[in-house]
Amino acid sequence: MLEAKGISHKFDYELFNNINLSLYKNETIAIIGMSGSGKSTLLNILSSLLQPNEGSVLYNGVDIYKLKKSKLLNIRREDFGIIFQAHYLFRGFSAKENLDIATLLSSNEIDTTLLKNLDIEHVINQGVGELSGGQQQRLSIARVLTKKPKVIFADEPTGNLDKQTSTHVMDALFKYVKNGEAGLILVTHDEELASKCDRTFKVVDLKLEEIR
Ligand SMILES: Nc1ncnc2c1ncn2[C@@H]1O[C@H](COP(=O)(O)OP(=O)(O)OP(=O)(O)O)[C@@H](O)[C@H]1O
Repeated sequence: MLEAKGISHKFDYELFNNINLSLYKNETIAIIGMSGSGKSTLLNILSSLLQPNEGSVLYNGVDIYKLKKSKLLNIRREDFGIIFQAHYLFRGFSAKENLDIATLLSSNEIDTTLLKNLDIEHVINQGVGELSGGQQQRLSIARVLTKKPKVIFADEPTGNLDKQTSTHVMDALFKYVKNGEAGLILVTHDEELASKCDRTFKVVDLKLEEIR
């Protein structure tokens, strides 16, 4: 469903040279690598947020960076679910109101089972500012999944969660991918978590090596 072909990119120095990657339906891929090796940048490139210097990113066979801006925005809004380390929740609104925004944009309902799986159903009427960091993180994941995306891009989604909560959150994400028609690309430092994905790639020496 998503294919990166011949991606090269540099900022002040070269980051990637001719990287290729394919993500299939119902597949989970982990990307690991040293700090600063370019994992988040690669995720930005794959998720339509950063056009690479060279190469193409195909979504269902279409080069997303050759699309008109409005079409690209439609794909990003309807088909892509992007989970950042920093979650962009609307403070001053309740948790439920943050989810309502996703239901309005996608005409999907709030999935109460998902809220239970993420253990946030009991705080749903509280203001975002009253939630703990981990609850906010889980709320942002619930908001992304409420949209029912086809491809999920997650950058350290469990970075600030304890081990047990992190396992619950990842189980909810994996379940979503395996039960639906979705794929997941996960950037993580956690090798144990990476080993739960179908395949693992490592950014090393400007390349992406499939290591498992
Ligand atoms: N917009 C930008 N402009 C210039 N340099 C950037 C930009 N974004 C990232 N970089 C640089 O690219 C390199 C890779 O950054 P990136 O965040 O992709 O690494 P990472 O592997 O995700 O790191 P970490 O594991 O520490 O989060 C870093 O040296 C960073 O400073």
